Amino acid sequence: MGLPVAQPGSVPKRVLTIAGSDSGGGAGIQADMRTFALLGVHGCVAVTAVTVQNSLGVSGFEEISPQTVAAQIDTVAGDIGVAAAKTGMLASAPIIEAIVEQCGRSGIGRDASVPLVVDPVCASMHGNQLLADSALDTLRHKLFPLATVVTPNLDEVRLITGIEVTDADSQRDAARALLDLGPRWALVKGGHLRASDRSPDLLYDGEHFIELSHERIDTPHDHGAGDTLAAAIASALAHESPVPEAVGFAKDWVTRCLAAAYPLGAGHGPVNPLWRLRAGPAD
Ligand SMILES: Nc1ncnc2c1ncn2[C@@H]1O[C@H](COP(=O)(O)OP(=O)(O)OP(=O)(O)O)[C@@H](O)[C@H]1O
Ligand SMILES: Cc1ncc(COP(=O)(O)O)c(N)n1
Repeated sequence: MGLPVAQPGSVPKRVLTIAGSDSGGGAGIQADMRTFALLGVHGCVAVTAVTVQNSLGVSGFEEISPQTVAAQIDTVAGDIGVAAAKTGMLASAPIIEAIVEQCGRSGIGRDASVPLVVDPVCASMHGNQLLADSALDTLRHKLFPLATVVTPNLDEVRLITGIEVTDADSQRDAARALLDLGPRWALVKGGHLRASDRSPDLLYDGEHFIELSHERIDTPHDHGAGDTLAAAIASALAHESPVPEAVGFAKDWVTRCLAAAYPLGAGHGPVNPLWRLRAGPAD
């Protein structure tokens, strides 16, 4: 399993993550950079916030100024160049506004040359808030229309659309409501449907519903699963995979990372892209 790896002497694809830092190393930009590296793309970073976080939760965070967030995107896109981008924790409405304006200037977004994956992180898995309530409208009406694909979990779906997903029908309703906000594709992740023995995600483009369902891995160590999925989607898009193939690839990737997850600290350990190092080149 993998994407084409740049041969010695050639330059790997570059992928930009616009997200928060996780001091515990399990989620946020640290998770994104691990997946980028293990998938053979070069990761670039626009940090939005620095969280104080461990396996038990997020005890605080400090935001980066909107100007500095935009400047990071500008300086990377203008010089290094990126083939895909993704967003994670964005913290506030002014930061989202700065990102939307800069992405427009840098050619990043659904109708531009660089695809954008929007993972609308609202809270950590421990329930700690990572996006201000006052930023929800900006997320919905300014960032979503720029997205090639949005990847909310079920809590984020409820906050963004008001729809409580409990089964396949409500998951379809949620996908339609998300599409109405303007992204090219919506992926409604089913990782939080814990009663199921599957982990069913639903991808929708306004015409076709594509179900991506894998067996549920029985582990409490799923910190960073959402970031890892979105980072893998962006990596595949950078290689010009069509969205359904990119999401299918990423779903396989995150499932294997969940199966290899390890405990850290007294709480939830991280999903583990490092399984790839053990697999060898022919896998
Ligand atoms: N226990 C599990 N077994 C298999 N797949 C899972 C499991 N939990 C989550 N997934 C998958 O991992 C991806 C991330 O899903 P999830 O719904 O947990 O997102 P998330 O809440 O944003 O992730 P996280 O908060 O853990 O970073 C989805 O593809 C989902 O189906
Ligand atoms: C900086 C940052 N970004 C994203 C998450 C979400 O990940 P999770 O839902 O696994 O806590 C997080 N906890 N911290």
